[in-house]
Amino acid sequence: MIPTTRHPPTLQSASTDSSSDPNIPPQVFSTGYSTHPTLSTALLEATESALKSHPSPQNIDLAIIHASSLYEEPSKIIPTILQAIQQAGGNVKHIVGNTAGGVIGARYTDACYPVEAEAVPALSVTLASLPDVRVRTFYWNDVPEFDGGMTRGMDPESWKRFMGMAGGSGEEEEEDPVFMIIPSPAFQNDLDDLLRGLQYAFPNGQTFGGIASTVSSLSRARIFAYSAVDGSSAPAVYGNGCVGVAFSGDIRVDTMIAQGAKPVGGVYRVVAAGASTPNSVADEGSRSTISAIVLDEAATALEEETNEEEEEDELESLDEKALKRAKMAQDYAKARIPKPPLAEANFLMRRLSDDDQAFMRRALLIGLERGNLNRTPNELARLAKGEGHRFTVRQVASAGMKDGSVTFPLGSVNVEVGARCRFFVRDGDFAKKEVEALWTGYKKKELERTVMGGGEVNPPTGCFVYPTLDRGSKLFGKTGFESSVVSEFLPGISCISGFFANGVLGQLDGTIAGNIPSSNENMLHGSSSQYVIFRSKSKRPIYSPLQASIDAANAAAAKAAKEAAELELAAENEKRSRMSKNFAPENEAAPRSSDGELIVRRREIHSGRSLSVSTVEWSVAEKMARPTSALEGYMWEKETQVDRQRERISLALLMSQCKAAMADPTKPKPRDWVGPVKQAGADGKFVIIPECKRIDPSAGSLRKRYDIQKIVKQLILSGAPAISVNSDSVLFGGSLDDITKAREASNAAAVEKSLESGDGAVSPPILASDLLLYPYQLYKLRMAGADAVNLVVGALENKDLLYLTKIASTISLQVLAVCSSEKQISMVTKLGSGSISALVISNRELETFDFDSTGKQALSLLKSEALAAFREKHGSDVPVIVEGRVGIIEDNGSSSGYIKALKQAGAFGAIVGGGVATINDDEVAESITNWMAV
Ligand SMILES: O=C(O)c1ccccc1NCC(=O)[C@H](O)[C@H](O)COP(=O)(O)O
Repeated sequence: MIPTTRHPPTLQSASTDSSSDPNIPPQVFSTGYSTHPTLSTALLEATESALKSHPSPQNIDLAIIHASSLYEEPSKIIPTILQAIQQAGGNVKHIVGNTAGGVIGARYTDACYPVEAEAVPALSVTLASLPDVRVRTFYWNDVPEFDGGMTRGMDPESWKRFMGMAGGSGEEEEEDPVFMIIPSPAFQNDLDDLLRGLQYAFPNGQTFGGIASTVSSLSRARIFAYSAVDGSSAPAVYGNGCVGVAFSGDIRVDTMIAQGAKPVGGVYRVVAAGASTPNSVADEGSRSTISAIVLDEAATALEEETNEEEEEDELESLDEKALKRAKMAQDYAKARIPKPPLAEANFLMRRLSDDDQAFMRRALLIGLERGNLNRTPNELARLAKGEGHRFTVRQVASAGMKDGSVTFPLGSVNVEVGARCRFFVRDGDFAKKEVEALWTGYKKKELERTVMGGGEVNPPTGCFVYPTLDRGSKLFGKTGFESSVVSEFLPGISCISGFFANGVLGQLDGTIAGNIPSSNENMLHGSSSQYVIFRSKSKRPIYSPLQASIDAANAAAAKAAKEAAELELAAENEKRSRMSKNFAPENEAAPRSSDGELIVRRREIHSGRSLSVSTVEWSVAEKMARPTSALEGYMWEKETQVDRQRERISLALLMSQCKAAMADPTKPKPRDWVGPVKQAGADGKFVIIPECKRIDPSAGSLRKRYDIQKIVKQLILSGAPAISVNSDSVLFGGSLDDITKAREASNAAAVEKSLESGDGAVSPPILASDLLLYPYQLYKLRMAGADAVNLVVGALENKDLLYLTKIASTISLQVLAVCSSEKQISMVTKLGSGSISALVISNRELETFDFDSTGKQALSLLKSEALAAFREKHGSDVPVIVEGRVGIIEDNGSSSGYIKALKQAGAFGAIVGGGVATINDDEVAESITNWMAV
């Protein structure tokens, strides 16, 4: 039966520590399990599942396999795992494992969901990548007898040598390694010596592990090991001995053990202790028999007091409480006389519940008090505070029927006269509370470490759980209890695995209760559960499969969005470049008048249609007519576009909306565009007016992402006194909305600037750059929030130029006249003084709509007689600004060189589009400053 377990209610954020260097590889524990009845299929399923939540299968330092003893042919386990990992492109350095009577494994989906599979075919595979950790695997057999030290020549160095852990050949010897031990059941006789020897050789080291087990016959128990390091690469399966793993370096392990035993009766003192047999060496080191105990009244009273406080509410009346106290006093009166422990046990047993009595008849458990304890006498309260256990519980091996003495297994304990002790019974309900109290205490200690350490303790990366075979459903009445507690207390963890063992190994309180190291010896614990929590010592990033899958999904979505945007942009570019190419027929020069000016015709003349005709007639007419230049084609497209807009909102309605907006104080008002520009150039600076445009018909898209608000903000914070925004959608990919957004961004940037400087800051005004042929367009731009517009003079007749400037003035839009020839400058000169706010000299070649990439067009126009005449009529107060490749065209090897030449030729400033769009974001401010300072 595969049990269902409680699922974690919440998921802690065990994400990769973003503050750490992403180049540092994380510590990873991943796990998978299978309950398939066929060994090879189960191994493949479990490995595949473990690999799914592992980011780097190429770097697996250790694989740990626990497989049910019900599977035949355990010798196939290591070769199958090796093959499965290699097939997935991975590599594993060490493998250890064992057979078991029950297996704990987990699958990771959005969290780690553990299962405990008891006495059924099941196996778990755990894969660990441990950067900066030295991992070594061992097989030990025939362990030297531990005699307490030097007497037989086994000093710490000798033990290290025996264990294969001695330094040498230049290797540094580790002082605090962590040992994982998986002995076979046949190794039990050597185990005590090995555990003591390990602790003797490495007093600061730690040990954890469990004895291999089986579902039924112990003779089927196997342990196995493989190492691709140090040349010993043959997989080995053993029926005896012990496999081990030593970890040292960037790894930290917390261990704790739940004893599952409830104290019963009072607290006693040992008054007589001795050797287990009369003939054994009765020195201090071999006393394993308790001959007499006496009630420790003070300790018992304190214990009862604490317990009473907790039980107070459970007892209904004062009478009940008084009765209980009286009965206890009566019981304990007899215990004040020293007695053999068996006699006291018999007496106590009669006062216990039926279940506890039944247990005590089967097994006698005695807990010996550990030294230097804190004062919390109640066992569960101690554990919940993280103070560790008060008593180390041991099962009595034999009892003297004549003298009532009790004896522990030989060599397992050294009973001191005067030591405190208690009787214990196993109890499922208490065991549950103990597990929860232990984990509560652990979390409390972890919190304390965080606070004391002044920072977060590194999150755990994996947890191993080793209950003994008599726990699980037998003790708790249901399967999966312990592993589900782990997942509740460590909700972000990516690996929970383990097996049901024949006994667990290590220190009772591991690193948890560091206050009692003297009695925290390495020992074998029966009927217990061990929890082993891994983490890195350093601030190594923690791999979280959940975070990794979220990151991967986000990255895939971002990549898809980027690709789609790039495709869209490429299509746009292609469309626009095709459009402008189509406008300008190849190999055919555009018609020009005698003064060299392009002859452009308005579309209606050639289509022969009136504005009210149907769309069918429109398209027929447009196809028949072919533009003779890029500008002409562009104009026709623009006319068509405006006609369509007019069909949605008539000119009359638009005008009245515009009038209403002008009267509405809540609506944006036109700002002086040229004022701040002139102000910026007042001290002789060359004024740079950055231009935002999505696409340029001759240069293509200028930016990967066109976030107009972000761009405007950046330009303003870089010192731009005014901004030009291209709103044309035919060739430049712009929109009216870009004007509105740019205005908002300009206001926001001004507020930010003024907050920073403490001075009031003017929000830089917006010039709408577009091909304007009709007053209709002016109204639209005004409504969108434009402060000024440019008129491409080459596209306009004298009367249109006059008309448009007049309409612009009625709605307070300033006008910039864009000229790319002397003739066009002369047209502007004819306008009344004050009709335009600035003259723009352009490098644009209107026939092809390309730029003069030499920049000579603008330089020569600046020096032209037409410009001199313009200045004479309109005065030097009207700034002359250049546009087209400024910031890109170089003179004397630099963009500043060309700008200097423009300045020397009399230009006041320049509108710069591509020049600012194609440099790195962090260089924009510097470039603008440099150009302004030429
Ligand atoms: O010049 C035009 O005919 C024109 C028509 C419609 C919209 C804008 C127009 N002029 C501005 C530009 O062509 C450029 O965007 C501007 O000169 C900036 O050029 P650059 O610095 O080379 O990106």
